[in-house]
Parts: sequence; C-alpha cells; structure tokens
Amino acid sequence: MNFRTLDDADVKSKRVLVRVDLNVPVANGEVTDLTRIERIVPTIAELSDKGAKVILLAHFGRPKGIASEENSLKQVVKPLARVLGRNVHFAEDCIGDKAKAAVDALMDGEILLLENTRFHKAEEKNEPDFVKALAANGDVFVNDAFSAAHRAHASTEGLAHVLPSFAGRSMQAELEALEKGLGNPARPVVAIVGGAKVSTKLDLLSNLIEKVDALVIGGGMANTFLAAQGHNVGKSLCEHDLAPTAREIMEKAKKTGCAIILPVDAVVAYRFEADAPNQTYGIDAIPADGMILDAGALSTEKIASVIDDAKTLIWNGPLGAFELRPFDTATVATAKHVAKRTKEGNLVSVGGGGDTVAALNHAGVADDFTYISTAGGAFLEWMEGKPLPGVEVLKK
Ligand SMILES: Nc1ncnc2c1ncn2[C@@H]1O[C@H](COP(=O)(O)OP(=O)(O)O)[C@@H](O)[C@H]1O
Ligand SMILES: O=C(OP(=O)(O)O)[C@H](O)COP(=O)(O)O
Repeated sequence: MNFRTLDDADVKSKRVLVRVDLNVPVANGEVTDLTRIERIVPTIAELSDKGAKVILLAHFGRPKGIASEENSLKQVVKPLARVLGRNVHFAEDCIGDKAKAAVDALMDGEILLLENTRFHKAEEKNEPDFVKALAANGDVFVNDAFSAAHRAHASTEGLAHVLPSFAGRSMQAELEALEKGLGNPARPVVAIVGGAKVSTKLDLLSNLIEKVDALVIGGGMANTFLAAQGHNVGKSLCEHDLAPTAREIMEKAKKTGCAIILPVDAVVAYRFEADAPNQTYGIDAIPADGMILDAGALSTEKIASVIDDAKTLIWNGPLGAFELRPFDTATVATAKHVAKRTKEGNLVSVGGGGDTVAALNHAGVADDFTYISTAGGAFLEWMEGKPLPGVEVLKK
C-alpha cells in the first residue's frame, strides 16, 4: 500500500491524535453494535503499548455545530473502555482549555477521548483555524476512520496537512481487504443500497451504476425513487426534492445497462414503533397516511433471485427499519440468503456501514459474509472509484 502506516511512525511519549469512527448505533443510551469499537482496538493498543499519549477524535451523529447530551461521546466511553480493557479519560471539548488540560494531564500510554468534533461547525467546513486548534494538542496524527474518509473535514483531512500523519491499522486493514475482495470483482456484480442517508448517498449512485451490473434499491432510498416514478409513498421517509436526481440515475442506468431493482410491495405502518400494526401493499396502493417501513415478501423474493445470479455482492443500507421488529424481516431474510450463497462458495459478499453491520449481526450472519467493512458511504465511494480525501492525504 502506498500510504504511511504505524510502521513508519515514531510515537513514544508523543501526543498522538487518532481519528476514529465512534458513530456507533445507540438505543436507549446503549451501544447496540460494537463492531466499530472492536476494529479500532489494535491501533489504540499498539500506540498505548508503544508509550504514546493516545488522544481520540471522533464525531457522533450530525449535530451541525450544536452540543447536546444526545450526541455526546460521553455515552461511548464505558463501552470503549470495556472493549479495550483499558481506562479511557474523557474531555468535554475537542479544542480549547478543557481539551488542553486533559491532554496535559496524560501520562505515556494513557488514552483520552475528546468530545464530538461536530459540536463545532468548523469541523465539517475544515476551517484552518479549527484545524490549528485541534493540532495544538498533538504531535502526530493517525487516521483510523476509514468509514469517515469520504469526508474532507478538519479531523479527517485537515489535520493530515499540518501534522506528520499515518494510517491506523483499521484503515490499513479496510483498504487491503477491499482491494483483495473487490479490486477485480467477478461479474455479475450486484449492489444493494438502502438505509436512511438518502441525500448523502443518492449522488454516488450515478457513478456506482457504471461499476455494477444490477442495483437493488431499498429502505428509505427506495422511497425517493418510487416517488420519482410517480408512486404515492404516503408519509414514508422520502426526499421528494431529489426526485429529478433519482430520475437521471434511472435514465443513465438504462444507457449503461445496469438493471435497477425497486420494491414491488411494501410493509406499511402508521407509527414508527416496534410491533406497530402493519399491512403489506402493492407499490401502487400505498395508503396516503401510511409509512413504508420494510420491503414486502414479493420484493424480498425478487432480491433473492437477483442475488442468485450474482458472483459479487456489495451491500450498504438496510432494506427497512430493522431496529423495530417486525420491520427487520426483509433485511434479515436477504442477509441470510447472501450468507447461504457465500457459504456455498457461489458469492463474494461485502457488507458495510454502521447500521448495516448492526443489521447483519442482528440477522446472525455477519461472520458468513466474505468481508464486513465498518464503512457505508466511504465504502460505496471507494467502490465507485472516487478518491477519498481522508486516504489521499495519507499517501506517500
Ligand atoms: N423504510 C425506511 N424508513 C425509515 N427508515 C429506514 C427505512 N429503511 C431503512 N431505514 C433506516 O436506515 C437506517 C440506516 O441507514 P444508513 O445510516 O444509511 O445505513 P449505514 O449506517 O449502514 O450506512 C436504519 O436506522 C434504518 O432504520
Ligand atoms: O456512519 C457513518 O457512515 P455510514 O452511515 O455511511 O456507515 C460515518 O460515521 C460517517 O458519518 P456521516 O455520513 O454523518 O458523515
């Protein structure tokens, strides 16, 4: 790999700012999937064992510059310490006096987590003064957040311009595994893209359809496409203003020969709650006051048959609101089908994304996939061949 790794870094007694992705799924104050935490253990342990002062930088949610309990990284300290098996200090800001005092108090080998970088608007704008304020607490920068590497933010990109910078072990492992599994994929290649981050992921589909033979669109993403086709999606999660982009993608797919597979039926409820009364409707008959919370059985069968024809499958974004039973049905059934085909040796399967990995673990089949990435959006952008700002800046 042509980027700098921890093998190249001198970290003893240095203040090492480590960008990690702690944007983990949380329900009722509990982290529901530890994968992202588990994946950063090797980097943190290695740095700590080498005598570095380990200072973790991360974002949580999309607070857009507004601090809140709900988006505080404080709730991640305990699970992080538990998984690491080491003590983790916490500072209530990532810059300024609070951060400095906590960093100054660190002994060699100790670990400190700084509060959510996105509590400052300047983080996402990658503002030079904010980069400087973060860099004031570090001698070395390590980026171990592949899943945030598609963002050119202060803590993912800016810092690498002002401090000696290196890829962490998780970043390194992700890039190596993706290259090995998907660098030259066996065709047909099928992508499943679902989930809720419609506006940030819709644009990348335009390039993705040039790389894959079929694109299954599910979850909240599908609703935007269905609306663009003129279907009524009731009160479902849907970005109606993105309908023109969705239509352009469908037009382009016809030209590039990429099949687009959309739901033909959907499970509709009236409350966003587990066990909410629900009914399956054809896609032409969604009630105006209903919410699509899962793909229906016919759609699930259709997706299974597309998977049966695939040699390679990539998946980001659940097919429904899988956190709420029974709206996990299509996601779980599809995950089990992918796992079965993979175990039979018929499929190379790569799933990624904070919630997607949680969903695959919920289905009990994550270990049966060829590879599980911590990344969703970053993984899809890597797949579309786009340079990732957080990776580019680490190159030799
Ligand atoms: N039809 C739907 N309506 C509302 N939310 C949905 C729907 N389908 C999927 N979701 C939600 O999408 C979220 C995951 O989306 P996203 O963040 O894009 O995935 P990832 O974190 O894997 O990249 C889940 O919390 C799930 O509840
Ligand atoms: O959870 C993440 O991405 P993912 O939902 O694509 O897996 C990353 O932490 C990036 O978060 P962002 O999409 O708010 O920049």
